[in-house]
Formats: sequence, C-alpha cells, structure tokens
Amino acid sequence: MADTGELPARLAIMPFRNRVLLPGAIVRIRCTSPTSVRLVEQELWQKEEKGLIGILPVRDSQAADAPIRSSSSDPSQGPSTILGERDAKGGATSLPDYQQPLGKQPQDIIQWHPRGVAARALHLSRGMEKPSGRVTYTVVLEGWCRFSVLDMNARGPYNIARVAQLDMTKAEIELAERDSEVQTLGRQFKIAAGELITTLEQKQKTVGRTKTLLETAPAHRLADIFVANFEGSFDERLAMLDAVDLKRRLSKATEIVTRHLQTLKVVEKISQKVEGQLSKSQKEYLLRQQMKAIKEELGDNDEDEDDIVALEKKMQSAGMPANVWKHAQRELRRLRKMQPQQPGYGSSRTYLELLADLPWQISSEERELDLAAAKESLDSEHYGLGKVKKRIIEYLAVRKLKPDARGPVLCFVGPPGVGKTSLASSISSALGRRFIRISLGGVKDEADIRGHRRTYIGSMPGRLVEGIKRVGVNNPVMLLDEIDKTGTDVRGDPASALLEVLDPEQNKTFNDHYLNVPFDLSKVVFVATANRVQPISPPLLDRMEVIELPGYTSEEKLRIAMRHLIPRVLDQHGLTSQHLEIQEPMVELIIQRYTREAGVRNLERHLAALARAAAVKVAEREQAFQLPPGVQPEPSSLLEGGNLSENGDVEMEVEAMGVHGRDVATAMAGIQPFLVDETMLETVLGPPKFDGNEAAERVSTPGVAVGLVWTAVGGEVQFVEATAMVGKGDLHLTGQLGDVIKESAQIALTWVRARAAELKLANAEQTNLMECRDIHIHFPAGAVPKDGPSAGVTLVTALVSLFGKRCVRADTAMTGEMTLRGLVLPVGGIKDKILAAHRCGIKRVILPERNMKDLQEVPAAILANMEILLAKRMEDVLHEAFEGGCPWRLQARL
Ligand SMILES: Nc1ncnc2c1ncn2[C@@H]1O[C@H](COP(=O)(O)OP(=O)(O)OP(=O)(O)O)[C@@H](O)[C@H]1O
Repeated sequence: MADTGELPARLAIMPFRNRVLLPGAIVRIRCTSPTSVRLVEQELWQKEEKGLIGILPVRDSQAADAPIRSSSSDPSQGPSTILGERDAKGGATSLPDYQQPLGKQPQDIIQWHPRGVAARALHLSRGMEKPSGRVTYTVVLEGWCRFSVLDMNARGPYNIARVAQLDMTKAEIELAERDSEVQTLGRQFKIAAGELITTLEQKQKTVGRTKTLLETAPAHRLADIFVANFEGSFDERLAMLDAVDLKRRLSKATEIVTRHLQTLKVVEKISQKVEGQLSKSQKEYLLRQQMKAIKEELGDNDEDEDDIVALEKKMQSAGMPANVWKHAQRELRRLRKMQPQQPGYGSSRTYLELLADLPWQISSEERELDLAAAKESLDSEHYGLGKVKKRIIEYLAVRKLKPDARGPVLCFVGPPGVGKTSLASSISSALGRRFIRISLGGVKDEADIRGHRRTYIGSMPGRLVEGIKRVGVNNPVMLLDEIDKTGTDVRGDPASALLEVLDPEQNKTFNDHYLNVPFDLSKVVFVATANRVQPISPPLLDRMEVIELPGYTSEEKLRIAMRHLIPRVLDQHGLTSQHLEIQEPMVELIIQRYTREAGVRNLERHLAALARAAAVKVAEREQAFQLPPGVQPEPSSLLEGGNLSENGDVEMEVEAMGVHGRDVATAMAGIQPFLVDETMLETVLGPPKFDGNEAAERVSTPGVAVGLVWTAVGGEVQFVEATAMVGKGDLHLTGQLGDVIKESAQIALTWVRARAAELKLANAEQTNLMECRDIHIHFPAGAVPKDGPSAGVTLVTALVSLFGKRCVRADTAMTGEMTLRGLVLPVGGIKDKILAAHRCGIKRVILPERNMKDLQEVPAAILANMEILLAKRMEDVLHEAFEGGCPWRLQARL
C-alpha cells in the first residue's frame, strides 16, 4: 500500500476491460494474449524482486464519441496521445478518459481511465509451452495504491505510463484520521459494513476473512476492500477508484454498501413472499409434474394407466346397478386425475376395487331342492338332533315352495361343539349355495358391521360386505356366528346394526358406511348361532327363530363318535380303518374319563390325538417296508412302541421284512390295524382327568354341597365349600362371584341363622359357631366367573352341613333359587344341568318343583337312570340332601 513504500515513476500498464482493481483487493488473471504475456514475462517473471505493474480500467466504447483517437490500431501499442493532466492528490477527477482502439476494428475503440491501481504479484505461475511456442501465465495480483496517469507510451509490445501516486502516505493518513468528520464517516461505514456481514451470514455465506478485516483494518482501507469484494457495477467501482479523498471514499463506500444491503433485504423479502405464495399444492403440482416427466422418461407411466384400464374393465363387467355405476364412474374420474403418490390414491383405488369385486349380479345357481336328499344329507352328517333336523326340513320346504319367502332367521342356540356351525353348513349344501361364516364374537364396534366412513384413515368395509366379497355371490348362506357375544360400548351398538341386516324390509338396501352405496342383502340366507339366549337383545331375538341344541348324552356322544367323528378324523390324518381301530368301549372310556363337555369338540380332539399317534406308527411301518431289498429293517421300530407290542399285531411286520418290491402291498394288506387299548389311551391322552369318584371325595367333609349351574358352555356340576373360623360373624366369599350369587350367599346365611333352633342347630356350641365366627364360602374353579341365583339351595345345604357337622350325599346334586322365607323358585337350563349331572355320574338331582315341566326335554333314557326329586321349600331339599333323610325335624315334607 501507499503507506509502505514509494511508487515508481513509470509503470507497465495492463488494461482491465470493464473491470476495476481497487487497493487491497486480490484478483487472479490468466494472461494469454501476446501483449500481456510479454508484460508479465518482462515486468514480473524475469525480475528477481516481485515487481509492480499498473492496472488501468478500460471501457468498451462503441457508441461514445471519441474525442481523440489513437493512431495505433493495436491496443498493445499503447495510446499515442494523452489528454488531461495529473490530478492533484485527493483532487477531483475531471479529466477526460484516454481513448484508443483496443481491437483492430474501429468499433473496438476503448476508453482508458485516467486513474488506476498499482498492483504487485502475490503469485506467478507459467503454463506449459504449447507446440506453437506460446506460453501463458497465471498471476495473482493484489491492488496496492491508486495512481494517475501523466502520460502513456507504447514501449515495445505494451504500454508504459508515467504515473503519479494518488493515495496518501502513512503520515498523511494519520493526520487525516484525526479529523472528526473522517472519524464519523469511518464509524458510519463500519456500522453499514457490519450489518451487511450479518445479513450475509444469515444467508449462510462465508464471510470469515471480511469479518476479521472489519475488526482489524482501518475504515478507509476497508472501504476499498468491501466495494471490491461485493457485487457492484463498473461505474460504482470506477467512482470508488476516483474517490481519492478519504471523506469522499468513506461516504461513497457507505453509500454503496448500504445500497447493497437494501438490495439484499428486498431480494430476501421478495423471495419470502414468493415462497409463501407458492402454496403447498403448487409445490406438489410442480413435483408431480417433474415426477411425471421422470416416469415418462423411464417409461413407467404405462403400467398405472394399464392398471386403471383393467380396473375400469373389471368394473364394467361387475354388473353394478345404474346408480352405483354412476357413483363408481365419478370416483374413477377422480382416480384418473390423481398421481399414484398422492395420499388419496391408494384408498380410492381400494374402494373401486371393492366395488368391482362385489357380486352385484353373481348368484349361486340354486339347484332344484330335493327334500328327501336334503333330509338324507342332514342325517348322514349329523347324528340325532331329530327336532332340529325336522325344523330345518320345514324351513327348506317353505323355501322350495316360495323361493323369495322372507322366512325367519334361524338361530341355533346351544353349548359349544354341539354342531351348530356344521348344521348351518349343511343347510347351505342342501340349498346348493355357498357358505360364509362371519364371526361376531367380541364385536363391540358398530363399524365392524356397517364399516367405517371413508373419511377415516384406514377405513374398511364392515364384516358383512367383506364376507360377501370373499364368498363372491350375493345369495350365500351367511352364518352369523356367536351373535350373543356382541357387546356395546361408546363406539355404538353392533346389535342395532344387525337389526337392519336381519330385517327383510331393510336389508334390500343395506348401507355400509364404507361402500356408501346400497347393497342388496335380501337374497342372503342368514343363520345365526349363540351359546345363550339371554345376552341377545330382545329386538334382535324377535327377528330370529331360536332352535335349541341341547348337549349330548354319553350314549349320543358314543354314536356320534362311531358314525361321524372317527371316520372323519381318520380321513383327516390319511388313515383308514385298516390302520387304526377305535372300538366302542375305548370311546366310552374317553367320554367318561377325558371329557365333561356338553358337545363333542374335546372328544373329537382326543380322537385326533390318537389318530396322530397312530399315523406316526403307520408311517414308520410303511417306511420299513420300502427299504431296498436285502436291507433288514430294525424290528424294534414298532415293537419298541411299548403298548402296541402287547397287541401281538406287530408280529406280522416281522414276516414282511425282506419282502421285495411288489410284494410289499400284499404283505401290508395282511397287517392288522392298530387297536386302541387302555394303555394306549393313557400313553397318548395322559392319565384320566375324571374318575367318577370326585363328588364322593369332595363331599366327604361337612360343609360341602354339590350344585348344578348353567354356564355358557352348558350345564355344569359346581361344588360349594363352606367353612367357619374365629371372627365377628362376617361372611367371606371367593371364587369370582357376581352380585347375584353373592346376594344368594347372604340370603342363605341369614336363612340358616334364623332357623338355627328349628333345624336343631341351636346347641350352645353351634350358636357360638354361627354367631361369633366368620363364615367363608368358596366356589372352586376360582378362575371361572360365576353368577346367577340357582346356587341358593346349594349354599344353604353347604351351611347346614357345616353347622350340623354332617356330610351331604355324594350322589346328590341340587339346583334352585331360594327366597329369604325358604321358598324354592324355579331356575333355567334344567335339561343341560341334568345332562351335566349324568355326565358326572350323579344319580340323584333335587330340582324346584315348578321346574317339572322342563323334564319333558330331557331324554327318557337319562331320566330312567336317575332319581329326580322335586322340592317346594328349602326344608324339602335338606330332607333329601343328607343320608338317611334330614337329621332335623322339618316342618314340611315332600
Ligand atoms: N350330532 C352330530 N353329529 C355329527 N357330528 C357332530 C354332531 N354334533 C357336533 N358334531 C361335530 O362336532 C364338531 C363341532 O361342531 P360345531 O363346530 O358345529 O359346533 P358348534 O356348536 O358350532 O360350536 P361353537 O359354538 O363352539 O361354534 C364338528 O366337527 C361337528 O361336525
């Protein structure tokens, strides 16, 4: 800079076309023209000390009036005439520009600016020499100080100018900086410059070096550097070059920097505004257009288009009613306008696919109903159930005579595994229609039946429409399974939605919320199943005809097993009666020792377990036969089976060893089937679960009574245990009891306490027992919830047994609600309860007298083997419950 040394009187001049180098600025230039190459070579490259050259701005001036034209046509020849005089240091720049043609054409006339900047080379590098001998130089120059041109001559290939230094010396600057105006201007400039840097920093532009300079460099020097570093026009920079005076330079720089700052702010504001205006959808549109273009480039677009065409074809052939077709068309048009990536595309497509998949016109062709064949098929598939089958045949007969008859909806009610589902499926095969089972167990949301509106994310059609889609016809036999298990909560009442489904008047235009167009369910044959009638809402029950399927007796179970279950189980396991034989006594044993159910599901499961065990043995045996000739199979494979070896049947297989190829079948044919025996039962099914002595063992201590209860799985034998302990006379109840059964226990205790004397329980010790002790009553099987009033009489009997210290009869079970006054009220589920008692080997049952009519439903064979006692009052029950009659004097007798 000017403050570090003296400027030489002459400087080689390098023209800067339309550009200005300011002091402090650094530029990198590549010199390729012969003139500049020579200049660099001679003035910078060949000098030992890094030399100085003068950089003089030149302006293209095609239109400008050239007051003086150079005689030389080569710019490198330099101007021949110089106009203007040397400006005084810091003086105004009123000198006319030097003008001369820089190129060969007259329009190439350029104007030399009369002021320039002396520059020194920070770095020099020489390019590779070309074959033509030309070289190039890359020079990094730093502006040093301003000068003005006194005169300029072409010495050799480039111009040499006589120059005068314009910038002040160090001492002069120090003096000028004491001026308060200069100081104020300097501060103003630094503020503006600081603001500019902050703004640029916010835009994440690197301003590191400039920021450091702002803190360290003097204001006048910074002024040049700032203007040189930020974008500006040629004229602005020229003006800065001409601003030799410090005050002028600082105010000019402040002006330029402030203008630059404002421009930046305006640009920022505009871009923010534009960004805001470019709404999300526009952006999406833009992106989508780009995506489309990319897809087109990749040739991907056709696929989607093809898909939609295929979907439209499918929709056309679906045979939708006119109003639905119109709706579907509208939706399809919407889909066409969407891009596959758009959020609604997937759901719109799934919806249209559902519309196309629904069987609007497709029906199972109903074959001519042959009642005799239907009856035969029902008989062949189900044992017993005479009344139920009769009702089904009646139902089918009505349909035969009047196919569009709006008959009642049949509802099979009974414990699990009694054949409700399989009966419904038999109806479908008798009608020749497809069968679909809709499980309603645990459905609490109305939307499960009617679907979710499509406005919800993840919305789906209801189970009915989904089922219709799955079955593919509009007239299937639809089984509404476990209709009693639907619940109600805040999400609505599924039962009320079912009302619409089962109402022949309304289901013609069933409106699923998701589908949003009516679907005709009137051709569907609905059949429902339930374990219990009570939970079904009365309006729903009103639309159905309840057909009860009671549990089976042991005899019936045996028949079902022999005729239906065993052949089916064998078939399912790839076996025949040639492989496995399960004889009646064994099936009876399974029924007595391993099952206690009303239906036959567990029985079927146990038979399947036996079949699996046999399948392993059979497979092993067949493998042994298929060994290559000469290879001796190990005789132990079957013999080691343990229990099977006892049958002696395995000896056959020893004979078969070594039999060649074709003879295997013959040999196999001679093999006896595996015969299930008691040992095999225990090996496969484990030790017996029930032995018939349970009741005797349990009632062997006072305080236990045997009750009969009704649960969702049918009738059951329930033990009630009572005990007394030191306390304040409180009643403790355990065993997952509901409110009703708890109240029954309270009533029972009150009744017994009130009749202590009457029942001869009132001796001193017993009074103490009854009044000063806590009573605990427990219902075993604590994991199973229990409720209902029918344990009333059992509770009293258990308490009387406890206080009277006498055991109840092990062969006797009882059921009945009891009033506080001792009256025994009738209860439900008598048939199931008697069946349960029969299953458990109980021979005597005490019932409320008013339940006598229910005995008609109980199979006569069972009644013949049982003693049924009818009680009117609690005393009657007690009289029958204890061995040798009631030990106490009773007021009433049976
Ligand atoms: N009377 C019968 N004759 C022949 N097989 C029967 C009979 N009763 C039940 N079964 C058989 O018992 C099995 C269970 O029957 P199913 O599934 O129909 O019972 P469910 O009453 O519908 O039970 P859930 O209430 O648990 O649905 C089936 O394999 C069925 O064929």
